[in-house]
Amino acid sequence: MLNHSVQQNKELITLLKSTGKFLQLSRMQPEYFSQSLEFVLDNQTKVLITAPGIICFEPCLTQGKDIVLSSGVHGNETAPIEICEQYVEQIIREEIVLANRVLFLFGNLPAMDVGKRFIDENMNRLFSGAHSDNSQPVNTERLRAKQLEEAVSAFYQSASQSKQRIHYDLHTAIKPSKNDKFAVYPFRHGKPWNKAELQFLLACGINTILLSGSATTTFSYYSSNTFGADAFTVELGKVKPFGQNDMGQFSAVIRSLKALICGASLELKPFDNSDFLIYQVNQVINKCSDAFRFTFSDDAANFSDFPKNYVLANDGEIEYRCQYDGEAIVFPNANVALGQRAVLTVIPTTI
Ligand SMILES: O=C(O)CCC(=O)N[C@@H](CCC(=O)O)C(=O)O
Ligand SMILES: [Zn+2]
Repeated sequence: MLNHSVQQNKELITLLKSTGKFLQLSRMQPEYFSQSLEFVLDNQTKVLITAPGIICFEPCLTQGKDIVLSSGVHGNETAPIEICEQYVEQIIREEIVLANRVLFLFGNLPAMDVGKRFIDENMNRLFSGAHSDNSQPVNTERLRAKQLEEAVSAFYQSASQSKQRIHYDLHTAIKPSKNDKFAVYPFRHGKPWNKAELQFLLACGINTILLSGSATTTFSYYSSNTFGADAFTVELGKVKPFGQNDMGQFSAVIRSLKALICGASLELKPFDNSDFLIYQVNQVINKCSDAFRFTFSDDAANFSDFPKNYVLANDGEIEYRCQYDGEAIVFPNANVALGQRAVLTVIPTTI
């Protein structure tokens, strides 16, 4: 690998400071970031770039929150990428000033370029070390999942005075949803659900929460389980190509996340179950064969519910039925790889 000259690094920093276009440069000229780059903004915020799409900001005064904002773990889920790209640009151009350390991760850059969920494999099934399963061939998603894990690990472990670790892994759903924004709360192995976090999500306009009932290999579970972070997979609207998102739909999210990273006061409503639609995962239905078929229509929205005993899917001889009246479907996708989750079912609950 060629070493970048001091002059080349100076020019790159000048370019970044004047344009703020970190994501664009990461996608178009990833070689610019093949070596770590560190610099300081005029407002004394430290900037550390460790790879294309991986940028960390450390203000000189912090309120002690270490916040990871990841987007684009699925390359075609563009709204969150556009939201985070905007923050990064505003921070580098010093249009906003942080009051907390923030690590921005733009997940799957090659998949963004081709407008696809992934190139070889769903990256959000490769965390907590699943990327390094030696029985599977190495691919771009496996390498990137490992790199993203290492970035999160280094970020949390290098904090000098951490009061709270947070990770919002921002996605968009493939299907329309009855509630266009919702969050998956990774399994906490019996630790209580953090109501303050749900109050924050409500301020973001997210009132629908899925409580996960088991360990997974998603990114948010990794940060939650490995680092005790308050972590969520946050679903913001529906998959759309770059430039076609109605950003007005996300104004509460954009405002609240900005307040969080910049340390502005947030007027959070006291926690009240009746403000939320809280669901617990009841069934995780994996695709076992190519014969897997749903019985409901392809355009059924997330959170469509069915009566008890309704047959949701057939997989060869296997029949999957609702176990409760009002059991609802989330993330139906019959096109997943064999062995992967084809749908979740959820039932209402409270905390
Ligand atoms: O709409 C869909 O089918 C998928 C949207 C998406 O990418 N969701 C995440 C959820 C991860 C979790 O369960 O925490 C995923 O499937 O990876
Ligand atoms: Zn996604």
